[in-house]
Amino acid sequence: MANVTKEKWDPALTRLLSSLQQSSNSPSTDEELRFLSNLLQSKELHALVNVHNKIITNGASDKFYPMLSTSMEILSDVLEDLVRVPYASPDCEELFYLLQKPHLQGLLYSHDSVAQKDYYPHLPEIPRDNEEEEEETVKIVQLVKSNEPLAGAQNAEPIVGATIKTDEATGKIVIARVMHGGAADRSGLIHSGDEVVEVNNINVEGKTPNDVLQILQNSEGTITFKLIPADGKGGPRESKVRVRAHFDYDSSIDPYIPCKEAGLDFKKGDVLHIVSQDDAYWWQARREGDRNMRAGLIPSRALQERRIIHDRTQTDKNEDGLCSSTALPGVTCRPKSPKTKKIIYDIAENEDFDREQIPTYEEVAKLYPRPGVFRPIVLVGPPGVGRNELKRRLIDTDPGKYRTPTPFTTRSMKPGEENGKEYFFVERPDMEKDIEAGKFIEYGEYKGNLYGTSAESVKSIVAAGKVCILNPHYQALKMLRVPELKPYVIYVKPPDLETLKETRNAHHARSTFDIHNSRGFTDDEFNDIIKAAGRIEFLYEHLFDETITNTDLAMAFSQLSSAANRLETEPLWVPASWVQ
Ligand SMILES: Nc1ncnc2c1ncn2[C@@H]1O[C@H](COP(=O)(O)OP(=O)(O)OP(=O)(O)O)[C@@H](O)[C@H]1O
Repeated sequence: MANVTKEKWDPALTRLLSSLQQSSNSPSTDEELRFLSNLLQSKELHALVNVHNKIITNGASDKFYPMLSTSMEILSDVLEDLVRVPYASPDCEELFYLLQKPHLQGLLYSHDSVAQKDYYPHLPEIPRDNEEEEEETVKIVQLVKSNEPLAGAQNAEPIVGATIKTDEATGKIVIARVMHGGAADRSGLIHSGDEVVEVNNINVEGKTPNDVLQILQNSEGTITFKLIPADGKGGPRESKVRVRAHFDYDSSIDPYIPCKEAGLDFKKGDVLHIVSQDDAYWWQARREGDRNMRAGLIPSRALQERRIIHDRTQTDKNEDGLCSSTALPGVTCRPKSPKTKKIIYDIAENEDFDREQIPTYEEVAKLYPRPGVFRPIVLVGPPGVGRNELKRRLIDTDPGKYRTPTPFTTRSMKPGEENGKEYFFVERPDMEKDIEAGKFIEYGEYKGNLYGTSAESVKSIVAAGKVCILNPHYQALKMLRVPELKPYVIYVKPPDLETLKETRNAHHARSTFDIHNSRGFTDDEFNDIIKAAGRIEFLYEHLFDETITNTDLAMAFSQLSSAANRLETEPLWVPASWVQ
């Protein structure tokens, strides 16, 4: 006890020291005993033990005990409850506003991190001297073999949640990839790049991945790996990115996926949680809300973009200009029949060949509804499909709540018309100036007069606390789908041609291609609806939040009502940039 006074000495250290002094007949050398004795009496160790004891004592005190560690979950539950309150009091509204403040959410997030002790620092590697560097550290990891069926397994991934390969440079068997949430990942001990030395005491030197797979398949229960850790690993960090997929993916028919069993299939519109983007070509993801913890491989944005560009180039090579049913569904080389229909909101036709965008994944985030602030509902679809009818029916349910923007026109007012009722009547130069300044979400010319809808009129309906519903030309989508307006886009889709004809004829539907709506649809017009639908889907499908197939009018309307209700009550996925 040379260095410290006895009364401050930790009892555990005292006991250790006296048992060390009594173990004179131990096999250790004098030098080792002296080293241990000095260490146990050193000031540094004493200080460390003191700090440790203080933390333990304070940690045990009620004063520092967190009441809960999930305040963020409670916050989101409260937000969801608040949005369901039909007529929120000012207190509720204020609470709703406060709970969405980033600072408050940041505070609660930090609180939960501390309460969950999620704060251990990532210490830098301890520098090792040369002698140690030459030694190879070996780790022994035991995993319980997965119960998943192995039929058809070409790879170790279904067995232990990791894939293996032969390292090209060294010829050794290494861990190629660790799947998020799989057995290897959950162990936290296996990382990509680790060299596999033994599996169940069998040396794998000189063996192929298939040989190792055989060993794994023949093993029962626990599998023991002897591994040499890769340099500079740290394991992939889980990201919080959510994306909406704009294409279908079926890993079983993807010839390039490095491991078919590890693929994650998804459908257009699915929201995916991207857990790792470490690999430039293969991301790891889970389907949002999927309880299956294991992540799967999906093509990265870069890879998918390349594929789409490649496919398009191939298609363009094989096709003659735009007259390609593969390139652009619904467009054929038939000469255009003369149209009798009024064309009011039709911006130049060629503008809709907008194939610049390559829809792969869109980053999304949840938008919570705010009491009294309603997202505009936008109905897009081919002319004649029934958007006006659906809009009119929704407005009829509550004309005080649902409003459609009043269009602007440069034509002169007719007797009986009121400015601001049917139209806002404006002078042509003024309207042209506003069109030039991008203030109109859509506009067009008919019989020498301009007609159009301004973004401002949509905003003013939202600002008045009403639900704006509009059915613009589909080309207006680009102007409408912006953070200031946050529209909910519903695509009104026609049923197949035969059903379209049957339902419309049975209900004596009026053709919107006829200026007076005085007759039914002709066969050519039904065909045009189907073709326009194909074109709209091809160009704009990635911008739709929902699709309503307008077969039976009552059912289509009921789907529209539920969508309107959901918008007011449920948090929904929107482009991430709208939420920041
Ligand atoms: N599901 C349906 N079954 C039968 N008739 C329908 C159905 N949906 C709409 N209609 C009828 O079809 C006709 C055209 O509908 P509507 O005017 O709503 O088309 P629209 O999509 O607004 O067309 P446009 O954009 O050219 O004005 C109307 O007579 C309407 O009542």
